[in-house]
Amino acid sequence: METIIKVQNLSKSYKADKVLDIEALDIPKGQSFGLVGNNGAGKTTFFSLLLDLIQPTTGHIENNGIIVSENEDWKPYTSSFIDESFLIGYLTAEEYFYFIGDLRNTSKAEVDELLAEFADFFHGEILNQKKYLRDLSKGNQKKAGIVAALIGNPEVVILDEPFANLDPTTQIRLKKIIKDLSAQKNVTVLVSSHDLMHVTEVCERVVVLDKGQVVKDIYTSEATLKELELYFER
Ligand SMILES: Nc1ncnc2c1ncn2[C@@H]1O[C@H](COP(=O)(O)OP(=O)(O)OP(=O)(O)O)[C@@H](O)[C@H]1O
Repeated sequence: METIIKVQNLSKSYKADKVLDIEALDIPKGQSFGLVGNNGAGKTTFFSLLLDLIQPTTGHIENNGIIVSENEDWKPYTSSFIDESFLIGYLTAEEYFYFIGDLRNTSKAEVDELLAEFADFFHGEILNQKKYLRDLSKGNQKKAGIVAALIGNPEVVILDEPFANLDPTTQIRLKKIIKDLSAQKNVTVLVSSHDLMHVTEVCERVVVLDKGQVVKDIYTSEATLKELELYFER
């Protein structure tokens, strides 16, 4: 299968502290890829490197053949929601979605079409609220950020802890959204999560980070949840 994300000799250190160290990692196009690991394991660091939000200490990441820290051409087909800092607090959800649509060459009508697909996911709490994004609850901000990341048919979608702060109904809907993106639209979806059940249900592959290193790389099967639970129990 065609590789879309290629990691080579990647490390990130803060002074003497090496917080990420991945010699090689290839993610094929269309894979739903899950990243797990305890607090401080390096998940957000990895996503931040992938989005060129921080600079690697050594090595690099390629996104569809483009070294992300050297060239911006990966941006039109890559989107993400890492945290609320990705939102624009003084816009309403609609204003924000149309703004992202402008950035991604997506018309208002196309954005509306996409939003209509997410009516259930929004559960009546995002659209037509006359509320600024900064005044939405944490969970509703997350919903808005996740859907915004899907505007413009991105090929790579990166979501940091997408299930955290969401109610159970929304978690179930989000699982279906992520599965469909990968299975039906061949979108490469990278998610991090502390929820082993969600991640094994949604992701074809789960990688475990521990102190910045890949300690497990599993193609998800019936046995994966148990394997991960045993690993984290130790
Ligand atoms: N700017 C920084 N300066 C120093 N250390 C940092 C900096 N940013 C991150 N770190 C350290 O890098 C390590 C990895 O952090 P990271 O946020 O990637 O972990 P994580 O797996 O996402 O954790 P969590 O599950 O808690 O979100 C941590 O030890 C953290 O303290």
